[in-house]
Amino acid sequence: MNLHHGAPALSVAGLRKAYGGTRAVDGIDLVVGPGEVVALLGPNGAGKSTTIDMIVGLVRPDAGQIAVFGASPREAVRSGVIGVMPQEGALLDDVTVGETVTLIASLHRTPPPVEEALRRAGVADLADRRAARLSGGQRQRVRFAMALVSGPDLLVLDEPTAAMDVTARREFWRSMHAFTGTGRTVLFSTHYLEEAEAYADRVVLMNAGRIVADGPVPAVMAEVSGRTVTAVVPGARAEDLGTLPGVTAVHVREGRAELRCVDSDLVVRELLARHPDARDVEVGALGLEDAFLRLTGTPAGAPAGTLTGAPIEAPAEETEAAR
Ligand SMILES: Nc1ncnc2c1ncn2[C@@H]1O[C@H](COP(=O)(O)OP(=O)(O)OP(=O)(O)O)[C@@H](O)[C@H]1O
Repeated sequence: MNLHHGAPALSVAGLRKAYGGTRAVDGIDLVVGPGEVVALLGPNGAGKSTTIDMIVGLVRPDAGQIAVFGASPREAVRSGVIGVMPQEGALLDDVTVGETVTLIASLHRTPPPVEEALRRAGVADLADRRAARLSGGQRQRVRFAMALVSGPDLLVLDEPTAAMDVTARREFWRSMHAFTGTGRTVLFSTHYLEEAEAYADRVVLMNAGRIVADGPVPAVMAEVSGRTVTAVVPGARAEDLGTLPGVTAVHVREGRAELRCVDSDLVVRELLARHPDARDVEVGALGLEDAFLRLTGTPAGAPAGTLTGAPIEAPAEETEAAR
């Protein structure tokens, strides 16, 4: 296949797929440039797998276009330009790792040496081992070798580290890092925010079939996670604190005010300027998990509400500043 030089590694426009009344993917636009490492995040049922299955040609979209280096998904898979990690069932118990990867390599016209794929996936020393004797993490890395053996320019991985323990996950990402270091493009889905933060250049966050955030990891994380400034502010009302510049929400718990914001330095300066008797000021980061749940709208504790104007000394209660 002739790659369309200058074409994006992946271009998706107006992509939709419904199952009965469920809009699994509800109008997605996404362009991934060559060399980008993109994490697809989202809660269960967000539409990540359906999106990936359409990109790799396993599921037919109801509407929309997909191009992989300018070609259709099927062409791209057939020619080996796109590398896909097969499902768990792809490993046969009695077949060795080396034989499995060699078999996949034989499907491609000009595959790179099998040994190279085994080495890149970190399973070269397991080449003679039968699949039945592999650990969960090793099995996953063999499947990674199967995705690598065509020498793909775009790797698409649906939850590659699901069911791996921490050590296996670290080893997997070490192998992946070596691959992305060669300038290849990767799109992977994950439930682990930490993986997205550590290994992706860019995060695409999906919810209910749509993209709700898309950008470089630090930008999305800053927007999503934000910071909190907590303090005891005698006499102040939540609605007063909600007017401090950059404060997006005010919670009052046990006499302490918790102010959500992006720029905590600014908020601390303004808080002390307006309320010189504020004390026990603490700055912290929102947990990534908490932030993720907030952005996707999945229940994460405090419901969005309105200001009650309760004084700080009032009994513990939560309020949310109007945005
Ligand atoms: N083959 C199918 N038949 C019917 N409904 C489906 C099918 N595949 C997916 N769905 C539904 O489409 C929605 C999106 O599912 P999808 O698997 O794409 O989400 P996901 O983000 O990958 O979730 P998870 O993180 O749990 O894997 C869900 O409501 C799911 O139940």
